[in-house]
Amino acid sequence: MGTALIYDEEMTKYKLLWVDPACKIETPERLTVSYEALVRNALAERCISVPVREATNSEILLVHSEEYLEAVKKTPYMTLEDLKEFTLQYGDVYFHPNIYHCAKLAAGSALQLVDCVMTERVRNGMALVRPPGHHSQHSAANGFCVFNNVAIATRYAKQKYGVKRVLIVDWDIHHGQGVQYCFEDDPSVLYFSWHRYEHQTFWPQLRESDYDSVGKEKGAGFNINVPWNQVGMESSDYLSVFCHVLLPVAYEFCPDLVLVCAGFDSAIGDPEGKMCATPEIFAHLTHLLMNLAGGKLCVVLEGGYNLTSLAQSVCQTVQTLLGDPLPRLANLSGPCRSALESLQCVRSAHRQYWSCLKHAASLPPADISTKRIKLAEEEAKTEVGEEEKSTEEKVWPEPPKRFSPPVRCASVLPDDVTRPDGCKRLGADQDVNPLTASKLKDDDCDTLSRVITLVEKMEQNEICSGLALVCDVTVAMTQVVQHLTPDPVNRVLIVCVGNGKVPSHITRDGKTLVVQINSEETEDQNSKYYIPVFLKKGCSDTSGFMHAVFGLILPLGYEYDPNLVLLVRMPDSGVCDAVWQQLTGLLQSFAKGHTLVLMQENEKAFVGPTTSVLLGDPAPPLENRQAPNTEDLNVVERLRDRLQVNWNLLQTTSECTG
Ligand SMILES: NCCCNCCCCCC(=O)CS
Ligand SMILES: [Zn+2]
Repeated sequence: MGTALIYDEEMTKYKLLWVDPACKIETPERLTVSYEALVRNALAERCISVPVREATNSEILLVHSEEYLEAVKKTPYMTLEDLKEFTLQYGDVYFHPNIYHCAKLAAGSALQLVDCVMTERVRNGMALVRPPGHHSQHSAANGFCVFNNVAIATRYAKQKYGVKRVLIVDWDIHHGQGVQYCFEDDPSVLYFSWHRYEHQTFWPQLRESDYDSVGKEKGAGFNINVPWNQVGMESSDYLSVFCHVLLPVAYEFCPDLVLVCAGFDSAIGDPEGKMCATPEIFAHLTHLLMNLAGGKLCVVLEGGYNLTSLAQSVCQTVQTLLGDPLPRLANLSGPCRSALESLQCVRSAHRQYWSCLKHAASLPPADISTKRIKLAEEEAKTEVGEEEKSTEEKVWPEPPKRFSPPVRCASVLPDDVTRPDGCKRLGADQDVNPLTASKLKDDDCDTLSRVITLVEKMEQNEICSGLALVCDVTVAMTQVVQHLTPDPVNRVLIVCVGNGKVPSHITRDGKTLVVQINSEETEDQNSKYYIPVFLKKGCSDTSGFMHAVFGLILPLGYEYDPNLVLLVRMPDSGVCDAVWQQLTGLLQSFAKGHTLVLMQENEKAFVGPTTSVLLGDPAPPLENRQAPNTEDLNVVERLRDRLQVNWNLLQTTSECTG
């Protein structure tokens, strides 16, 4: 199944007709540069082009009042003076004779996207629209927004397709208060937003944008606000929030559909956001959401005002929706102190609602509330409208080209195992490097030499990922590491699922990081590079396992930044299919998707499900949403406490930084 792209140049046919400094950044060029970049990078042609349509009155009335709709209906016939007059009743938005038409197209585009995803005509998709939507409210336009595109699409999906749970991820740098107001008492819609806040001094300066707005009545816990109280946030900060807040909660929520308020004003170079995360981060944020809801992901454009970073970020997002390997995120520095404060605040505010956060620190940092008051007073002192001091132009490297290796997935299988279609067999006869063959001293020599050849072809980017059935995974793992280690640039992340002894010499030189999830205590080598995660209920417990994935494996993997990932299924691991597939999918975040899966010969039943994920299909949703058991939560927390001195992305509170 493919990726939908919804765009129509009609939505470029409105603009600001008078002087208004607050609105001048919302221009038609935002859409044209985004679409043209998709065309130029040969991404648009790989998508399924879906036509726009106007949202109908009844669809708009799913969110907005009749009075508001009737008022907006009159704008096409207004004079310039009337339009100015009409605009004055709202905040930071402008009207134009054609904006009503474009606003119906923007909302209708989101509905078209929901239709083709829910009818499985496509797997996922992106709607390039303007005007944006997430600030508009029941009876008000606001923040360049006229109709709330994503809120309407959410109500539409529930009404037309009986969708029970919708996750809305708002990675725009502004708080989508319009979306929050819509669903704050609705437990069937989980709204997550991060936003520049600076202790309520940044637009729209709402008290209800802070972390303690968790939702109301039945909706308590289903509204997650992550305020950024400083500018300059980087990829590390964004990834920390995904790993330690959004993903655990999203998996516990188990949505049937995921919608993204995809604003790219959270990218480096944006005049509104003033953040420092490079465009590649959106490839990762998109990928991390793609294994939820069976891959049903609808991405709708909101803000983004730096035409260069906007176009690059849109391309990163669409290329990931298309299933291409991700770029590596170089030198992640770990979350800054302010981000850790926000992280701690959000986790403490939501610990009572989500079992995955049950063990989060119970209190926000001591001085957080006084900071808000102090800063607000300072802000009041500086005269209004003071131009930003730092106007230096941000520069960043062009994101690297992401191309798919000729072979997406190759397998080394015993002759009697049928090769899943789409997966290339690495034949014994096939140009096995004689040198490696001679080095391998094992009765399984033939298979192992083919595994080594597979690894060599991954290093040469001829093959993206691989799967091998071997007679002894530990031997195979050791051979692979020995083959790679001499090369100084090699860093191998090894994720072992299940019991069994991992040879200790493997971890000695720091060239490998081993994380082993098992159900029996192994003596703790207490090495920075060998991390045993002992789950009392073993790998069969979905919640505990996924908690270790989000809380440990993902952060460690991002910080370690390997160039190869070995996923090893130890004998009798007991891990269930769906969890195994989720892990396989999530590990493709690293090493540009170079994942080698090693399994015992008798596990041939898992060859199909594993290769389908290696080929880019979404992992099936994890059905059960029970709580991780307490001991397992404790294990992960204790490990995190011990390891976070060495691994910054494991941090979740600001107290820990010295
Ligand atoms: N007078 C103080 C400056 C006000 N700036 C308002 C900016 C609104 C931004 C809305 C947006 O970006 C949607 S994603
Ligand atoms: Zn925005």
